[in-house]
Amino acid sequence: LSEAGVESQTFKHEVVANYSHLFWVPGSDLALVPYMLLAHIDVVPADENDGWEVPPFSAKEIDGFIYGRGTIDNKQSVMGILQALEYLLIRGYSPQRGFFIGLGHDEEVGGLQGAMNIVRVLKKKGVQLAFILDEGLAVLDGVISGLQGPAALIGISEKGQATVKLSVFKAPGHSSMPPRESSIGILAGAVKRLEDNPMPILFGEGPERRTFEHLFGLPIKFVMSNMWLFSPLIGRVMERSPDTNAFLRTTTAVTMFNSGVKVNVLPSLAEAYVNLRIHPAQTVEEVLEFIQSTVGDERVKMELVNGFDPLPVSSYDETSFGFQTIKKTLLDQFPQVTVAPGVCIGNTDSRHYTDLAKDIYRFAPTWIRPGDTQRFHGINERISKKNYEELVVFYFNLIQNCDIKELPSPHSAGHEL
Ligand SMILES: CC/C=C\C/C=C\C/C=C\C/C=C\C/C=C\C/C=C\CCC(=O)O
Ligand SMILES: N[C@@H](Cc1ccccc1)C(=O)O
Ligand SMILES: [Zn+2]
Ligand SMILES: [Zn+2]
Repeated sequence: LSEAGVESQTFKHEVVANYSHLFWVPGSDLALVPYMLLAHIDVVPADENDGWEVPPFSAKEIDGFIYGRGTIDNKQSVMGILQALEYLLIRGYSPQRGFFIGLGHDEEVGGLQGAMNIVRVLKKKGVQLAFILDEGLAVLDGVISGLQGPAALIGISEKGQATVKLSVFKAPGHSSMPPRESSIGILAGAVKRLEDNPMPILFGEGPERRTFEHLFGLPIKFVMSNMWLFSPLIGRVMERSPDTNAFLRTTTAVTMFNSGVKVNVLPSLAEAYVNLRIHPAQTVEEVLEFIQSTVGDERVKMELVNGFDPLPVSSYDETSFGFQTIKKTLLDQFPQVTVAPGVCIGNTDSRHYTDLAKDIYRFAPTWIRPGDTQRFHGINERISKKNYEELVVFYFNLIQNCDIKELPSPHSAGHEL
């Protein structure tokens, strides 16, 4: 690919913000509204000394698994989409419905260059999209307790986020004459109170309620009228594990803590950063109020570094073109999975695209089994070769299914909406 991009008969490619990629594959039927596939090419750092079984950028294979940073976040989709496109073009395929592919280069630090500039380019062209499919949720196999069989959770929304800086200032001085409380001690107390008092369980107050109705087939009315019974029960089980806890509430993570420069100098400033992932039933404002009252100490100053509310909920009913096309593609390939809408607990580039599409889905058919959730941003990130091939096939089929004008008919019994 040249720096300026590639121009061919079948597709257009341009480099955006120096490192991101935008592809356009025109469709023959101009009446069909295009859609867009997203993925990101950047990764979080990886240090071999953290306990990796192979060098994290070696892509070494062990027992049918490819190990390496990015294998499930998000190279599997980058390569899956591109390889599917390549196979389609080799076969002389030309779509009826046009589509874009956006590959961001700075998702893991917010997408402010890649995603935001791709959006700018598309807006300038006046593009509107039928739907967007980005990274996010996955096929969970044996991960949801009480559920028989694998579940494909399609993210129809994603949690909000707030980064809050807490700081305590005290006059510096000689460590031989310390006050009873230091800036570090005061801040440590505040941080401890935040960890000891998690945000309330809001399970059932947001779209995650639909996840359970779909998965367990409970009649909506029954669950709704018995939420008082189910919610505390499910909540107590789910909050025991960090991955399931993330679906229940706004999570509080203390991620940075800094103070002090010399062993014999009382530190003037102590600072901590708290990263919160906001449940769909809460707002940034409510989260700030909660932190203020939990910290409960006027000496601890609070500053919102940045934040955004939970994202809008995309459609997932029988008339939803994007959701139903993704679902059909999934069920044709994996008839054993139960498909359900879900809330994506991490943030994605797609949150910058809300002006371009009403319906945004966050999903790839990456199979997640017990123990795999720690591999995201963790050690020994891996994907099986079989699953990678399945991803290529999924995108290959999805692109072709988007040419179907009629909505797919409800699938075989057991998979009704
Ligand atoms: C209601 C669901 C109940 C139980 C689910 C249990 C465990 C699921 C755990 C993890 C879900 C799978 C993958 C999502 C993890 C993070 C990825 C989300 C966005 C990626 C953003 C990024 O960092 O690039
Ligand atoms: N994927 C990242 C997105 C992000 C970037 C920068 C800050 C915060 C979040 C995450 O969810 O962690
Ligand atoms: Zn990612
Ligand atoms: Zn990530």
